[in-house]
Amino acid sequence: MTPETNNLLEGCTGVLVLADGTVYQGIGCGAAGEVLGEVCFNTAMTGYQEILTDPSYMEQIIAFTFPHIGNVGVNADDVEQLGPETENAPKRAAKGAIFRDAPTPPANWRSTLSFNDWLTARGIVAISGIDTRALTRRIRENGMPHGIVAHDPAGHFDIPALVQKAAAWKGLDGLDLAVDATVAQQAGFTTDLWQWPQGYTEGKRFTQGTKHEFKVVVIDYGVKQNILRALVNIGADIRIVPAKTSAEEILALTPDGVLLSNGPGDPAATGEYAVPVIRKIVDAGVPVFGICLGHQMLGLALGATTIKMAQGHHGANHPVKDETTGKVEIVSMNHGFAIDQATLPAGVVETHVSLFDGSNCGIAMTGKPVFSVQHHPEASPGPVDSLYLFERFAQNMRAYKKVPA
Ligand SMILES: NC(=O)CC[C@H](N)C(=O)O
Repeated sequence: MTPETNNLLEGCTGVLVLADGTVYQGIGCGAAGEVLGEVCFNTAMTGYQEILTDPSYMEQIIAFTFPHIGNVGVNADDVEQLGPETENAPKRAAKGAIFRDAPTPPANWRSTLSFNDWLTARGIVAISGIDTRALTRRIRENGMPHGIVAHDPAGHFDIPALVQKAAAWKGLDGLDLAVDATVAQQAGFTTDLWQWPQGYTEGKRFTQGTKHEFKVVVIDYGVKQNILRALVNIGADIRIVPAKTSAEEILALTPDGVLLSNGPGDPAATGEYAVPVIRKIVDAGVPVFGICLGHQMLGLALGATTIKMAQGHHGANHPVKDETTGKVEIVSMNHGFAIDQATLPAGVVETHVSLFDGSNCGIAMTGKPVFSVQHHPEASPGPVDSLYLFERFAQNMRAYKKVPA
């Protein structure tokens, strides 16, 4: 079909088509093609490269509410997903992007490539010229729709077929994606948090040869690199294991702590194989720290249930209250599911809540070194108010190591 037969505007090279038949017209950018996914909005003003490479966004299309995206360009350092930039890597992250303005040319000393060229190279189909305020209001009112972003420089779109495809998609409910996001085999990791002026360096314990304070097993459901860097920073020797590793194999590595990572998809679907493993690790008394998907699955393992949220939380400016200290932290968020706090069993307390909507943002077992949070204490992008949680994990591991076996 041509734009004329679809009644599209002259010069329309990109469309966002929602499952209910709504069509937004714009200018295609990034890769040409079409992508289908859940459309969410992200309110972060910086960090678009970290956001678009976060594996937790698999099968999602991100509408950026901040209008000027692209102004710091991109570089090889700010990729959050683990592993080499292989052909498959882009499939393990956000599929598409929606912008108000066309990607801005880069003006930053760290930039090695323009954002638009990077989008194209990664196969991210994107669209600009969209009224992202109207789209965001719509998502706030009606929840995250299923949609397609299509980009064709020639402006040919078969709108009825796109609507049909978007409407036929079953969505993220019941979808296990961690199985696709996880590492294929065990791996190590030795890079420390970013520091001025040297940037990313090897953790000091690796360069100075001093002994690590902790051995941490990371169960990888689609881990972000900055979680691993924050663990290196507290002195952890890290072993990353695939999502389906058995509890026996994990415990045989004699960890001082186990980190349950973030990741894409529905926690209930992932929990089918992850929950029994987490349960055994908890029962063995090993300190556990869960983040985002890992938090949701710890909740499931302890007997709570998870729910799908209407609009979810995606941004870098969310206020969360730590109920154990009374302090409010401004955090990075990316989730569309949450623990239903009404289902928390006895012996599990709510430690953090969202000050936006009161939803659950943290849990802990009473009397056990087991806790988790819904937000992203590793930031990247976003504020680092919650880095203290890695220190809390370190304290739990220190206490655990002192207990005679
Ligand atoms: N960042 C994450 O780990 C996301 C967890 C889960 N996939 C959700 O959308 O809620």
